[in-house]
Amino acid sequence: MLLIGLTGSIATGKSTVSSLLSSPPYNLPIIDADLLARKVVEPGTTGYNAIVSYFGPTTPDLLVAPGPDMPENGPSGKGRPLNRPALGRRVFGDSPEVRKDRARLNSIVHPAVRKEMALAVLKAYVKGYRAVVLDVPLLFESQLDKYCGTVLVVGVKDPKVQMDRLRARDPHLSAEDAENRVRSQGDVREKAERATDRGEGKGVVVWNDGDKKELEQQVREVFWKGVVEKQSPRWWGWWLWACPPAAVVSALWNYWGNLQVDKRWREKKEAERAKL
Ligand SMILES: CC(C)(COP(=O)(O)OP(=O)(O)OC[C@H]1O[C@@H](n2cnc3c(N)ncnc32)[C@H](O)[C@@H]1O)[C@@H](O)C(=O)NCCC(=O)NCCS
Ligand SMILES: Nc1ncnc2c1ncn2[C@@H]1O[C@H](COP(=O)(O)OP(=O)(O)OP(=O)(O)O)[C@@H](O)[C@H]1O
Repeated sequence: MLLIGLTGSIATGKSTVSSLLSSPPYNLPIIDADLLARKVVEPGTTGYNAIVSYFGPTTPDLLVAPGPDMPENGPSGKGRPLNRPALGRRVFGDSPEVRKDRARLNSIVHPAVRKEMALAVLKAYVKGYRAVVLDVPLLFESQLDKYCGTVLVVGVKDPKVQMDRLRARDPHLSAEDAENRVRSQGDVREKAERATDRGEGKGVVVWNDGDKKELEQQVREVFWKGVVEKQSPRWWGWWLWACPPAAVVSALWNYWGNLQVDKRWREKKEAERAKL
């Protein structure tokens, strides 16, 4: 089974691409890191408790306010849900304190998300899917790219297009909140470069500055026909499914190859830094 890592930057079009890939003719299962990141911090979970105990004392509005529709102990009796915009204001931005808080939140949420992802991948394999999409905004940052057979980066070249789409989709965000969110993520051009450096078929970039039709066409021609159909023909998927040891060997081989790619990438970046 081919693991497709789908990434980009905020509001560059990952969800739009994942909804294309989950519909006909592709019909791939999507494992959405943002959704899992919500699930693992629901009231009553270990993640929720860790967030409340770390951020609670310094964030008065950390939980959704009680009211006629929100009982004091939350709808499930396990506590009121997190007030996500308030937590977002604590962790999105550039200052050292905000970075520290973001690292803390990541250290609570990411391990739980990885566990849920591994389970979902295993389920997709058992069901016999030919490929599965891991929709992960922080794919490279969280090292999940190493498990992927191919990485698809959805980027937007013009920062204004990205900001306009973000503000149109999330009108509740102030201009400053939106800027902070964009700045909290690595530059999408660097992600595109990393994808390309993986080598042909192992990394693809689609630029989504045009309209949705253009995006759809790139997904079909560049990604599906150019990569998936070549990298993972149907017979190969069936073979890996019918022979689990072959799937394990193939996964290990892929992981080892990606470690080498990562090593080359680090050396290249160090050489560039040394030149400055
Ligand atoms: C801070 C939180 C509560 C804000 O929630 P909110 O509903 O307002 O935003 P949402 O979760 O939909 O995220 C929107 C986008 O922000 C970006 N983003 C989210 N978390 C992070 C992060 N830790 N670092 C950088 N960018 C992030 C992603 O592009 C994401 O798609 C939430 O983003 C969160 O819990 N983040 C930590 C977990 C995480 O890293 N999630 C990303 C996938 S694992
Ligand atoms: N080519 C396009 N033309 C016009 N609007 C687009 C295009 N691609 C995406 N959008 C819109 O831009 C917004 C952001 O896209 P999307 O939600 O897919 O981004 P994302 O990368 O998944 O964002 P996030 O990281 O916040 O989850 C959405 O409202 C989407 O409908």
